[in-house]
Amino acid sequence: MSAQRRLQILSNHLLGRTSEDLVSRQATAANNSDVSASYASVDGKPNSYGRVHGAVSREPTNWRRIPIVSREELTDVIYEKAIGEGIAKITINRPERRNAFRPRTVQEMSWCFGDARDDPEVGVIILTGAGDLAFCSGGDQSVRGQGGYVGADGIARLNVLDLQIQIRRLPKPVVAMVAGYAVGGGHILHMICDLTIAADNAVFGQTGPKVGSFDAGYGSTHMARLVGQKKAREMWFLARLYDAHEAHRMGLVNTVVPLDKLEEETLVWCREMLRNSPTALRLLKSALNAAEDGQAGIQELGGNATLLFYQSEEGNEGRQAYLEKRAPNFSKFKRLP
Ligand SMILES: CC(C)(COP(=O)(O)OP(=O)(O)OC[C@H]1O[C@@H](n2cnc3c(N)ncnc32)[C@H](O)[C@@H]1OP(=O)(O)O)[C@@H](O)C(=O)NCCC(=O)NCCSC(=O)c1cc(O)c2ccccc2c1O
Repeated sequence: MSAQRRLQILSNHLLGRTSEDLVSRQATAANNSDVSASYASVDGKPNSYGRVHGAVSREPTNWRRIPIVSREELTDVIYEKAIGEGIAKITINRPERRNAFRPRTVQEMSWCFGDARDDPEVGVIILTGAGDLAFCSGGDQSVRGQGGYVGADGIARLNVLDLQIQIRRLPKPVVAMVAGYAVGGGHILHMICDLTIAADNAVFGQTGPKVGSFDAGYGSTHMARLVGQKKAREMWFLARLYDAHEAHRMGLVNTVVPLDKLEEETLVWCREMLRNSPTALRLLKSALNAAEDGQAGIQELGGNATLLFYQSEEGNEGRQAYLEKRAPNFSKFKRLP
């Protein structure tokens, strides 16, 4: 630590500056320039991390349309990847129905999430809705039949439940980018995403009890973990809608930004995550899931442990010994405390 920095800290201490002062000065620095709070020092100048890495770019990105190989043409969803950066974007594209999903929409989202998971170039995935009026208004009530939502094959499905699990277990961060309504099953989709960036016109809530529906899975239990039991019961029992700032206060969203800055800010968050260790993020996601998901969560975390072990010398010694028909020599591997 430089002498100047020590003096600064000492003088902050003697002058009685609180950590709130520092946070607010950092926030001011972030608002006044492209130095975000994480990279700004107490004086608003870049800190040592900021000097090495620079500020996260706020430049718009260039999106390239991605065909899903050997799948049918996408009709309900737009799938794109940012050129030259590891960001995929899945856009529910039914704005005339406030981006309500039908079985086909869910199927297409699932194909795209599968592609993004498998693509080693992709590190972060954005889920959003077309237009400014809605992220997603949940299940398309006009195709709701008995037992679920009915697709072209005439079969009733609740396949969004499988999609929730797919997003939950996807070993890369998924960010909900929300403008307008995120209600019903659309609200659950944003909750299941790892992070939510909300535009200031976003509106959140559950409508199920008003239209004869409910989600007693992640839709209620994960919600209670996010906002607490009392608030979750309020959201479900009264089926009220909440504006973006209220949702932020409740812990439903990570930040609220002006509508015209929504994609810019979401890209900054994605780029910031892309700078960090992908394995650290993968393990953190599965650990946070494991704390809530019981045996299925342990299975996911355990799979990640195996993935790491397979990359180790010790793991490879076992495989090699088997292939060479000899006894493995595990004695060279230390038993760490
Ligand atoms: C979202 C709204 C609050 C928006 O209101 P606004 O006034 O802005 O717009 P309109 O109401 O005029 O809508 C424009 C246009 O879109 C149609 N539309 C909107 N949402 C849907 C929808 N979900 N399904 C079908 N159509 C929709 C609307 O009819 C208009 O069309 P016109 O032809 O009339 O012009 C408001 O639209 C609204 O409240 N929408 C309904 C929200 C809702 O109740 N969603 C369903 C909740 S249940 C659910 O999502 C659900 C799905 C699942 O798959 C589950 C699976 C397992 C368990 C539970 C599940 C579950 O609960």
